Amino acid sequence: MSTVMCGAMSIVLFSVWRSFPAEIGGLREWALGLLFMVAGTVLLTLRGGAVPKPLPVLTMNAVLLWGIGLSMIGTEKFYGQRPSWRLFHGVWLAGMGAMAWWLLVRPDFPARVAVFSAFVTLFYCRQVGLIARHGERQFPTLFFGALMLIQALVVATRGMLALFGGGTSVDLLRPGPFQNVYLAISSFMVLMLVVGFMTVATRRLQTILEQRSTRDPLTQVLNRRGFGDVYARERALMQRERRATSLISIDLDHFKSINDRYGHATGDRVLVHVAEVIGKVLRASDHVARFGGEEFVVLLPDTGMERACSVAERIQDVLRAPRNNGLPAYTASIGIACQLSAEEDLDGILQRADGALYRAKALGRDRIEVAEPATLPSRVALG
Ligand SMILES: Nc1nc2c(ncn2[C@@H]2O[C@H](COP(=O)(O)OP(=O)(O)OP(=O)(O)O)[C@@H](O)[C@H]2O)c(=O)[nH]1
Repeated sequence: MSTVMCGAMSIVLFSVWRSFPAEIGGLREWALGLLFMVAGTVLLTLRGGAVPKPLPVLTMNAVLLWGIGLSMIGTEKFYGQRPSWRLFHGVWLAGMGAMAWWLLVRPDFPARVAVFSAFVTLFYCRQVGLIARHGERQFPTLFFGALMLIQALVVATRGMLALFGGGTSVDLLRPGPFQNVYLAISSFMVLMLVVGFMTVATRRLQTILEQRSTRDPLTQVLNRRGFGDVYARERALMQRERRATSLISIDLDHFKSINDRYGHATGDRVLVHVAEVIGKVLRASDHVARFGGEEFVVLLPDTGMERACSVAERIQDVLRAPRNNGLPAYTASIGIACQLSAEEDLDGILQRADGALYRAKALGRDRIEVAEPATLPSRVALG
């Protein structure tokens, strides 16, 4: 029953692989790996059938080890690591060689179980290591890591029992307490592994979708929506801690002529460069966004007008600075507004910063203008 369910789950994983974004790696290998594991389990039941015994035994082990190895490759790809095909093929060949030796040349069942368990444990341990090193500290990852660890422990226990307890205690086709526990845990754990794959993949999908909806795809800085979210958080802090916040509005000068003269692709590279250099000037707690076209906005939490002006000057300097990356020279006009009260909202401070920016444009561009403070009821203004 659980084998049928695992087979069905591998179909689910295949459809997830086809419908999730390609940047979520490893789904195909997880689905294929699971399919091989299911096939291996089916072959286990044919072990003593009409076909000569050694052949189904070898095939079953080959298929099972291949499937578990593929799931390791899937986990490597999922965490953005280069797949270790050499380790995979090396372990598989060594495992099969050892199995053939202790099956055909010197038949020894406990030795076979021990060596097979050792290689499977190695595949699972590699995945535990990957999850510990590269996984996010979130529940889905911890759950996934715990499942892999339990798998590794269960298989390692079987290997140890084979070594020290003899063959009969670990022969899965004989009834016995360990066999019952092992088979129950293994089939349950394979199902749980699929749940593990699905939880980490779905969490990754959620992160990617959140990223896509809040980031500008060209420059990777926040878009208007992402900036709105960040501003809302900062405004709540401002309300609690009664601190000033500044906003800088930056617009490149005569950007249309850069596009017209050097082409749209060069215009795009200029925009990416602008986002990069602005980012380098800012503190980790500051935020930069692109509001479409050639307009960038910077939010400086816990910052009064004086520091905002010096940040704006530094931005202007780095944008003006000569560069050797083949990009044309350009300048920017800048408007700054400082918010002293949480009573003002994003539209309000943006309007004031944009007003200052338009003044900078009107006064000849390549300059910084400062907005008048907002006129608000005195009870909410900060000192
Ligand atoms: N390369 C590129 N160009 C863009 C993008 N978005 C908008 N633009 C271009 O940006 C230019 C903006 O032109 P304008 O609004 O006239 O502004 P400007 O030429 O910078 O003039 P001023 O702002 O008055 O100094 C237009 O030519 C748009 O096509 C983009 O993502 N990539």
